Amino acid sequence: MNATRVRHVESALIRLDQARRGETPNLPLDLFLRRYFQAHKFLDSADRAWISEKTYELYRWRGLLDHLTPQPHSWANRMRTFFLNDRWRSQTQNDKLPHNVRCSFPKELFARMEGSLGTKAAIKVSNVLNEPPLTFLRVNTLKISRDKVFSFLLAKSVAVEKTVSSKSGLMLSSKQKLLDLPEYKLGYIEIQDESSQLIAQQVDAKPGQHVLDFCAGSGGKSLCVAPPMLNRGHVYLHDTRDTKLSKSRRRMRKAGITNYTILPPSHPLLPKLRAKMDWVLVDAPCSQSGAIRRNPDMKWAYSDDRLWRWVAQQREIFEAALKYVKDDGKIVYATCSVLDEENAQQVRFFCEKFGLYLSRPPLHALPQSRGMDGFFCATMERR
Ligand SMILES: C[S@@+](CC[C@H](N)C(=O)[O-])C[C@H]1O[C@@H](n2cnc3c(N)ncnc32)[C@H](O)[C@@H]1O
Repeated sequence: MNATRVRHVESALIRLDQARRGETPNLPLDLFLRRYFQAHKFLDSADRAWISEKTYELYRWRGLLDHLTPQPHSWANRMRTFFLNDRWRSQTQNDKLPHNVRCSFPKELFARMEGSLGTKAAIKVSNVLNEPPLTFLRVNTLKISRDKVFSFLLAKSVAVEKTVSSKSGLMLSSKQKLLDLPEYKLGYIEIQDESSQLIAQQVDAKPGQHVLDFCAGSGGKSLCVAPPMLNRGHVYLHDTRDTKLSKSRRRMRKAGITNYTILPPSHPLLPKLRAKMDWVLVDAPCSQSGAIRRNPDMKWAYSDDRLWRWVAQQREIFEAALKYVKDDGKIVYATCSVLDEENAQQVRFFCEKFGLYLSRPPLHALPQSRGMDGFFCATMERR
């Protein structure tokens, strides 16, 4: 084993803990690692890949490693258990251990998953969430067809498959460097999980219609909603975070989308859009419990208190967003959570409180092994 790489894994883990205890308590692991590698430019791509992989794995298995590691539970001690040999892995099958321990999940989160899915499914889902994630692409159909990109990538010996559920998706079977591909630079493809594509595809906006992406973030869903509108009608992107919205502007432009407007909260156009939208999408902040594979550190930040705060925030956001839906318009509520509290229970609450009904049965996908993340999505309209 390469001692320098091991030292970097430990140093990265310790520095991330320090950063989170300091000014950036919610710093995600992927962003932290990107910055870590920028500050350590001498590490080559093989070093980076190895350090990333091990850092992610240590976060994934932190709970089980703590169970098997003598106190104190420092990263150095956990790493000793992890790297010494592979014996700790056999404990993932030890059914004498509490389920959450062998699945390496915090007790509170596992109990919530059990409450929503039942014990057997909660174990299965936890195990899937402990796998490394795959990369999915979305083809920008305003610029090119999925078939063409598929053939280009195959010709470049990229191991790629077409996604079954999303009409514009591709799945990469192994890690690939995408940022240098001309197809990426030209805005033909973007990285986007299939689950995220399916949420956006629930907004079935036709050319000429008006859509408000109320929690647009950096525009992931709008980028997918807009192409079938063929630049006719309008997509409005709103979010409370300006930094994310600026990123969305760059992405929409690169994608060749022209019928959009960015609306930060104080924008004077916002009040004028009330009751005018054919579609409003609420891609709500949530526990992200269906997407833990991408940031396994998130599971250790979970608490029921945080869950209740998300639930309250989702209700507030939904109520604010609903004001923009026209009488015969539709509102799509989505999360990347597998918890009923954020999904089916919320939809029941929305329907009762606001006199809505489900336009079609909600989509509720659990995370799939070598497949998409878990998500929930419900389309509602007024009675
Ligand atoms: C799940 S993320 C959205 C991701 C985005 N739709 C995408 O596909 O890239 C949730 C977003 O809700 C935003 N948000 C939080 N509170 C909000 C509020 N009161 N009104 C609108 N957006 C809000 C957050 O800033 C965050 O960007």
